[in-house]
Amino acid sequence: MNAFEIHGGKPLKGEIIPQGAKNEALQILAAVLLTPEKVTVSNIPDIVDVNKLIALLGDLGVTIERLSKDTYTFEAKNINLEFFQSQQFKSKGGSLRGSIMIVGPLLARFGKAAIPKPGGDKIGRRRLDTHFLGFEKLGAKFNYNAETSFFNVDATNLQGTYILLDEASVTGTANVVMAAVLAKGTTTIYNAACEPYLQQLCKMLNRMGAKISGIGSNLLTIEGVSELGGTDHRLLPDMIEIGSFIGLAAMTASEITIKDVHFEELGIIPNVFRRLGIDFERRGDDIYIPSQANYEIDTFIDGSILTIADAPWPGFTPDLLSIILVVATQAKGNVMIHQKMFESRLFFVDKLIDMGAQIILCDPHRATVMGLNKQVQLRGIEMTSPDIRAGVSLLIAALSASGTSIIHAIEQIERGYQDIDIRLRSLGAEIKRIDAMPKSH
Ligand SMILES: CC(=O)N[C@H]1[C@@H](OP(=O)(O)OP(=O)(O)OC[C@H]2O[C@@H](n3ccc(=O)[nH]c3=O)[C@H](O)[C@@H]2O)O[C@H](CO)[C@@H](O)[C@@H]1O
Ligand SMILES: C=C(OP(=O)(O)O)C(=O)O
Repeated sequence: MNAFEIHGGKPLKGEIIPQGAKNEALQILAAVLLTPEKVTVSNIPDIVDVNKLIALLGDLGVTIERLSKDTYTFEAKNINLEFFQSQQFKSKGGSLRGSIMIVGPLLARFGKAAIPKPGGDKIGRRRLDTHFLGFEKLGAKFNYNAETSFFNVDATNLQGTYILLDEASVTGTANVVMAAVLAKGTTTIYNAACEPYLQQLCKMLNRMGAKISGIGSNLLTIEGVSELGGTDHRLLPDMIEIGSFIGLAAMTASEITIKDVHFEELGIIPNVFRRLGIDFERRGDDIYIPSQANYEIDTFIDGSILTIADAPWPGFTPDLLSIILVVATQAKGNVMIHQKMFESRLFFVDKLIDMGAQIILCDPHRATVMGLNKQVQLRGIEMTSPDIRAGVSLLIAALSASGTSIIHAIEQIERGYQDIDIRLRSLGAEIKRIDAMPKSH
């Protein structure tokens, strides 16, 4: 079993280039199924979840060529719909959250699709109603077999219509958009999610011949077309990685430059880190974070304690709240972290408390952090990563802590962060991969 061993407490220094965005990659890769023509995608991160989806496309019959480390071409000319019945699909298809997004394109192009209940992080209930209610509105029929955890969807003729989404689901919106682009007539999707991932997807679909307007808003209008063609697409840098590196720099008092961040696409993210008191400069398209001995959490204008909560875009992404929480443990001041979307994503604070952090978990959604203002350093401990973002937060905590930490279950981290140990070592971190079992086993 792979684990990371970290000797913390040492400032880091240097430049880091963010990988391509994981969650965008999953949408874009699913969209290659919408055309028999070649689609070239660059800046693809070499991470477990993305590689699993690429393998799944290959199993479905997509011809895949790897042109360089991060650039692939995909040609979905001959799709093997029989694959849905295979045992292999039943076990592999559900192993990541992103696989659910093959349903929309397959439904649009072939009139049917199937998918095992998808995986992803165990961070609370993760329903799929938005996806299937959206398909149903377009005229599809679906059934869910609770015994086999398998969804089957059929639709010979998707018909454009008005859809008020159940909630602004990221993957749900992507799925319904991909189904609607080849439907007859006009589809209007209201309460659409509008993360940069989705904006990128819609722009790519338009380059393929789709007619989507309202991109970037929560009201999308899609005029159905009869076919789509090939295109080239480059993924944005991963905004969650960028946020993770800002947090890492602050917590370890490191001087770090994050390269080519596409600042305009980061929305409210830089501002939220600023409200924690973190100093940084925009230099061209880089973010420069100076080494900072201390940082002080802002209050609300009336002087009351700051709350940082997640919300659908352009609100603050839930995927960075765990990072914000860990960074707050060494800030001056107090903050309430409110994770509204997921109900089991804050339980990892137990490990931070073991390391010496001052946190009260008020309930599964809310934690109050009393910052230590770097007067007490966290202590290294042995711990297990429960999910991808908690994993990176624990990694940041370990890099700032005195002594040695061991983090188990690092596959949780590696499904979303490419070569993280190698990249951190190049900044001077003492991190190595070891073979170790968690103590409780
Ligand atoms: C592969 C992928 O892209 N995963 C991302 C995607 O997951 P995913 O698309 O699966 O997440 P959804 O946007 O569907 O919803 C996430 C959770 O938030 C809740 N919810 C959602 C919308 C809303 O307005 N109110 C609300 O409470 C949902 O009930 C669900 O529990 O979006 C999540 C929310 O940004 C991110 O954490 C995931 O990293
Ligand atoms: C929750 C996440 O991923 P997934 O939706 O793939 O589980 C994430 O990227 O933070």
